[in-house]
Amino acid sequence: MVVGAGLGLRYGGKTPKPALKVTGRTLMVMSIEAMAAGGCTDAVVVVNDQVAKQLGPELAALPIPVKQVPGGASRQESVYNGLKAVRDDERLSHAEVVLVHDAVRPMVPAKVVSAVIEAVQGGAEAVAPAIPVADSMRILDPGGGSAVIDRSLLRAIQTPQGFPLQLILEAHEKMAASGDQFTDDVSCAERAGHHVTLVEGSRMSMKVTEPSDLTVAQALWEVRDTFGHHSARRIRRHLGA
Ligand SMILES: Nc1ccn([C@@H]2O[C@H](COP(=O)(O)OP(=O)(O)OP(=O)(O)O)[C@@H](O)[C@H]2O)c(=O)n1
Ligand SMILES: C[C@](O)(CO)[C@H](O)COP(=O)(O)O
Repeated sequence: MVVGAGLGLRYGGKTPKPALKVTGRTLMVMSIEAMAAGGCTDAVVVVNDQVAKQLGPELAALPIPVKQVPGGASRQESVYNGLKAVRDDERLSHAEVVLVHDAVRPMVPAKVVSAVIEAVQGGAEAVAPAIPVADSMRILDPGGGSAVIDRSLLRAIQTPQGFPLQLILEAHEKMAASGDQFTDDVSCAERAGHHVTLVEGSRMSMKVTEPSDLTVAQALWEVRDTFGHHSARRIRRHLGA
């Protein structure tokens, strides 16, 4: 599932973030291709009307089947909408593993996607890619001060996050009933009582949040081979297309 129904307020501008381009291809299409390159067989794309209007024709020409679902007011609500659509789809409801990915992390390497899938297939309940933080870290206190924290214990969490379908569906049902809100899906699963497993993420999986991120993404894309990144050609070969 690729979620792309956000408003992109921190980015600003008229073009919705999933329709922005890195070297000529939209973030949404790159994200779906990245999932396919890592082993996903179907895509559920969660979008708002504006994104659907702009990306409709592109979504019809992808290497894996794509189902479009309307988004919600928060990321969590958008993911829940996507999961309900999977539950209600005769074919997709048989899926064993579901990955939830941000459309705005278009350059995630295939090896990260497949590591998440393999961890779930190996029995993990809730899986997220993670990377160490590079800056020194301090935590703010209510008095206006701050204190150092040991950054070796911290990880920045990325997507795609992977789960057995039934587990994450039930976790989101519980969060919707309780009103608990989280910024990612492993946290929903954890609140529902499940164990979170971290696998190695990648700096290529950066999130396009603010305008300068797109400049960085362009630059990183140019040197993607040095990260062992997939190519569109390899995806087509892999799928026999
Ligand atoms: N209601 C929402 C909010 C977010 N997302 C998606 O969740 C991912 C991560 O969100 P991010 O892009 O950081 O947030 P936005 O809500 O789009 O941006 P902002 O917070 O700046 O408005 C994005 O692919 C975004 O489209 C979504 O599907 N539905
Ligand atoms: C899901 C996520 O990308 C993991 O790092 C992140 O939590 C999304 O944050 P946002 O601020 O809601 O976009």
